[in-house]
Order: sequence, then C-alpha cells, then structure tokens
Amino acid sequence: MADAVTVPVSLGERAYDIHIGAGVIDRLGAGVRDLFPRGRALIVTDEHVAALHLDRARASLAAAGIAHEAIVLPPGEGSKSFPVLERLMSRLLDHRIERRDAVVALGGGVIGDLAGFAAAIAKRGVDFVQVPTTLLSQVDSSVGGKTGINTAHGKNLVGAFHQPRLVLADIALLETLPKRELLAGYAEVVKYGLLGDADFFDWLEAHGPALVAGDRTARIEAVRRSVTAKAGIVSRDERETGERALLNLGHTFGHAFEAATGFGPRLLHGEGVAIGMRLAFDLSVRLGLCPGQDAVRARRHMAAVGLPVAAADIEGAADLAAELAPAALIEHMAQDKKVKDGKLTFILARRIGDAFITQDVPIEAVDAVLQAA
Ligand SMILES: NC(=O)c1ccc[n+]([C@@H]2O[C@H](COP(=O)([O-])OP(=O)(O)OC[C@H]3O[C@@H](n4cnc5c(N)ncnc54)[C@H](O)[C@@H]3O)[C@@H](O)[C@H]2O)c1
Ligand SMILES: O=C(O)C(=O)C[C@@H](O)[C@H](O)[C@H](O)COP(=O)(O)O
Ligand SMILES: [Zn+2]
Repeated sequence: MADAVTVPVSLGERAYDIHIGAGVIDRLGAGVRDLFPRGRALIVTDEHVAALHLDRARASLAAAGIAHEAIVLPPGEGSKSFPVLERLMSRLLDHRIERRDAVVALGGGVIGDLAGFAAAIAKRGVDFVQVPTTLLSQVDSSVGGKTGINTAHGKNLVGAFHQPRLVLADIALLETLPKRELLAGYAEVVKYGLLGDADFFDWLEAHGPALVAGDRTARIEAVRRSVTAKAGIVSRDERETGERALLNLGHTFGHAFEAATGFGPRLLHGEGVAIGMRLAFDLSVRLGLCPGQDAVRARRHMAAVGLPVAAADIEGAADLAAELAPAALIEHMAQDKKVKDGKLTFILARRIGDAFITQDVPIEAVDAVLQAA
C-alpha cells in the first residue's frame, strides 16, 4: 500500500482522518477497533456494492475481532427517502444498535448520506465510518458531515450535520464502477478546480482523461486534492454559514434539474452538477462578471470527458419539455437551502478558480441562461 496518503480534517474534538489509496478498505477492522472499543459494527450498504465488496469489508472486521451485521438496501437515489430511512431505522433497532456501536456506510453518496443520517438520529446519535465506493463519494460526500434524504419538496431537505469518525477511500474499488457513475463523480472533481484552484483545473485538463481511463496515480491525486480542498473549507465553516456554500457551485441549477427529472436514473447528481456548473459560468458571463473564454473552457473540458452540459443532454429530454421549462426549474430553486429572505443565492465565478457567493442575481438573467441552455 505504498501509495496511500492521509488527509486530516481539523474539527477540534471531532477531527478525523481520510485515508486514500488502493487497499485501504483493509484498514476498516483496525480503524473500528481503535475508535469503537465496544467492538461492534453495523454495515449499511446497497445491493450492487454488497455483491462486489461486502465480503472484503466483513473480512477486515472479522480479522480485527469486530462483531458485525450487514444491512443491504436497494441502490439508487430513490433510497434517500423516508420509506427507506424508516426501513433502515427498523433494521438498526432490530439489531439493537447501541450508542457505542459503529455504523459503517459502505457505498456511494446515497448510502453515505442515508446511513449517516440514520446514525445521526438513532438513539439521538451513533458515530459512523465512511467507506466511500464511488468517485463522487470519495472526493466529496464522505467528507464534511452533510447527511440526509430527499423529500417530495426537493433535494436533501431533511438531514443533519453529522461528521464521520474515519473515512477510507479505497481507489481500487472504483475499478468496478460503471463509467457513467465514474464520470458523474468526476463532475465534483472538476468543481474543486472551478471554484477555487485554477492550477488543479489545468491539471485536470492534462490528466482527467487518464483518471477517467483508470490511472490509479491520477485517481489518488484527484481524491487527495479534492478532499484537501473540502477539508479546509469545512474546517473553517462546518455549518455553511458562509464560505462552505462555495461547494454548492452548480448545485442550485443541478438540484432543480434532479427534482425536475424525479431523482431517478435519467439524471445522476454529478450530471446535474455538470450542467449546473456550465450554467453558473454562463450566468457569470451574462452578468459581465467572468470572461466568456473561461465559460467555454469549463464547458469544453466537461463535454470532452463525456459529461452532459446542457438540458438537451438529459436522457429523454424531449419527453420532459414541461418539467425542464425554465419557469418549472426556477420554481424548484425556491426550495434551495441557500435561499435567504426569499432570495436565491448563487455561486458565480470571476474566472476559473475564483468563485464567489451572491444574492444579487436578477431572476430574468437566470431565466435567460436557462432558455439558452
Ligand atoms: N453529503 C455530501 O456532502 C454530498 C456531496 C455530494 C453528493 N452527495 C449525494 O451523493 C449522492 C450521489 O452519490 P453517488 O454518485 O456515489 O451515487 P450512488 O451512491 O447512487 O452510487 C452510484 C451507483 O454505483 C453503485 N456503486 C457504488 N459503488 C460501486 C462500486 N465500487 N462498483 C460498482 N458499483 C458501485 C451504486 O450501487 C449505485 O448504483 C446524491 O444523493 C448526492 O446528493 C452528497
Ligand atoms: O459539502 C457541501 O457543503 C456540499 O455542498 C457538497 C455538494 O457536492 C453536495 O451535493 C451537498 O450534498 C449539497 O448540499 P445541499 O446543502 O445543497 O443539499
Ligand atoms: Zn454535489
């Protein structure tokens, strides 16, 4: 495991480490033994991940003498819902979860967000460990403590901040991930370059194709740089009272597209974020805040790796004309958690690598970029 690296998240008494590398899943047992002396873990995972990687997680726990059970849920965004949360809570209580047990979220962002939220509310709070198995969850969702579910009103509207005790990002697990899912995660990697690190964006233009093709060194580097950026922001603004909203670049638009397409397989979260980042740059250009060439460059790189960048790229877009109409999308945005005094908040850019937060965006301009998309 020569290439493994560790990134600390500085959060005082709730500080934790992110281990990144091929094979770090084998540290699960020792990690749980060190952090949870009671020696019991409840693994939450989905059917796809269980078939591929659950045995490896169990073996590590068993080798460390950790008693454990596994709860296997349906895959997909639909599981971030009240019915599946209720099912998961029942299973955790059936297993007589105790406060000193470890919940282990083994899966992508859906499992991490759902299991993290279940851990936050079970018996008023049980600690948990993230073992992210998608690129998206390794670079983003496993770090920072945002947990929750979607509701009929919109994306991530019920949840809690609940930090994990440990994150094990095993990049070898990405080798079983479908290409479309990998690309969706790559959108969140691009986000870190666009929002605050122009050098990283340059690096992605040079190394992104190799990363997508499977280069392990490039994957470790991309996960390391992404979570280092996220850890810095989260340690300064854990509860999103300011700077953390930068991590929402592309999400005001993206979440509206996800809601409009029913939180289903037509549009993955990362795909919505890619379209949303393209629109955030278009909006910045329209408002005279950002040079047009930066918007072109951002869009070109995402399209070049195979990400959707326009509403028309969404599967079955032609049948969704009413749902994807600008007025319908703007209506979804009204539920965004960044709304303040009834006003939408946007993350815009002065250039690649320099994003900022603003409420000063005329709705006509938002409508215009959506019409043009
Ligand atoms: N909490 C946060 O800070 C945060 C950040 C970004 C995104 N998110 C959330 O994350 C979710 C998206 O996460 P995601 O993109 O990981 O999706 P996901 O969890 O649905 O996983 C994608 C698919 O890949 C499968 N899978 C997972 N790992 C695999 C592997 N190693 N091999 C083969 N298949 C595998 C899953 O079963 C699923 O079908 C969204 O709900 C989004 O809102 C949260
Ligand atoms: O960690 C954060 O903060 C983020 O905004 C990361 C986003 O990529 C992620 O999709 C997050 O779940 C969005 O949060 P929300 O508060 O807009 O629901
Ligand atoms: Zn996101």
